[in-house]
Amino acid sequence: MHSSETTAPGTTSPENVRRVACVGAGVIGGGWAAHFLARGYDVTAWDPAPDAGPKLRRLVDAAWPALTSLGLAEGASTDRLTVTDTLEQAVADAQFVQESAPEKLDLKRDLLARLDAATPPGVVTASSTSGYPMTDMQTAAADPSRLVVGHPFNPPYLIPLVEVVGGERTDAAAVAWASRFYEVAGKSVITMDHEVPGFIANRLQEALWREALHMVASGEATVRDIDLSITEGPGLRWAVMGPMLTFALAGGEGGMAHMLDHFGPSLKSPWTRLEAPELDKELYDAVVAGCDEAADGRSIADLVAERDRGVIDVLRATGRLHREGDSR
Ligand SMILES: NC(=O)C1=CN([C@@H]2O[C@H](COP(=O)(O)OP(=O)(O)OC[C@H]3O[C@@H](n4cnc5c(N)ncnc54)[C@H](O)[C@@H]3O)[C@@H](O)[C@H]2O)C=CC1
Ligand SMILES: C[N+](C)(C)CC(=O)CC(=O)[O-]
Repeated sequence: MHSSETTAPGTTSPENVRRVACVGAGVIGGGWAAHFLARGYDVTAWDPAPDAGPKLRRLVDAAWPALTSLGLAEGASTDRLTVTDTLEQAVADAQFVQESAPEKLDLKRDLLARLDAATPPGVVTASSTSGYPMTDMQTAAADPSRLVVGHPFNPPYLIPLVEVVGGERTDAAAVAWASRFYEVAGKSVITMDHEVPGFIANRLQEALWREALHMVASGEATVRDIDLSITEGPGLRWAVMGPMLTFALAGGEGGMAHMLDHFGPSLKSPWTRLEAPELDKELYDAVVAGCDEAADGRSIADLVAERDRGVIDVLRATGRLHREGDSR
């Protein structure tokens, strides 16, 4: 990423943003619009589809009851949504732009260049792309320094995570500005220093999905088996603790170090169709130290109790655990 002290990203500080533009208003753009509206922003939206306006309003209306039950920001209203006739109108007064157009590289390149030309100087534009590196998308823009990736998860108004990363020609300050803005707007942010196709979470999801497709293709598992294996199994724990700390607890009091000594050699067994990394000392130490850091002072016993409470909460919230006194 290119760093410049002269380029001021955003004419407004992340805390003072009031107006956000959503360009592309399908599943994700509509979800973003609902999120920003619920957080009390004015939202302008543009989408070239002839029925885009009514479709977007239906999407926002469908999300609103859930957002209301979670708690709206002061002044939040669906009336603060304006659907414009042109892209230029949507971004003219925007203090942040979220692009959510179809996942086609040429389309994104042209659109980001058009957005750059129409958006006030310094305003940061984030792409919702599921995996294209910004370096490949920013090639046609006159000012690529303010273009970042802000990868959401469906639906963006409920799933907190956004992965933020710039391209080779993005100003590092624009990445920092976008990360801070998303935090202010109520998201959980991972800011990446390196461009990795698919970012972090999609690479993990795709690895799992690839294995699932292998098993379905070869008749080893049904689609139902695949889904049940996650929703009734590891998925319950992953809502509470990620795969690293979850596996650290598989090592009992010995934590991740014992887990690696005990089960590390099984990486070589043909459980996965992906190639396993070499479990050398460097990787071993990085994983053990990373788990210690993530535990942040919590003992194994603390983590076990936290995981158990969390799994019980998830089971209860999804209607799979019955309250005391229930007969079932
Ligand atoms: N669907 C998902 O679960 C997720 C999608 N994404 C990303 O979000 C972006 C949008 O995907 P979806 O909302 O799923 O697609 P979608 O097909 O639901 O919506 C795309 C919208 O873009 C509009 N559009 C077409 N050409 C356009 C242009 N030139 N300029 C602006 N808008 C244009 C379409 O009319 C449509 O309303 C993609 O980059 C995708 O990879 C990211 C996370 C999750
Ligand atoms: C299927 N997908 C690649 C578009 C998924 C995402 O990008 C994130 C999500 O919502 O899971």
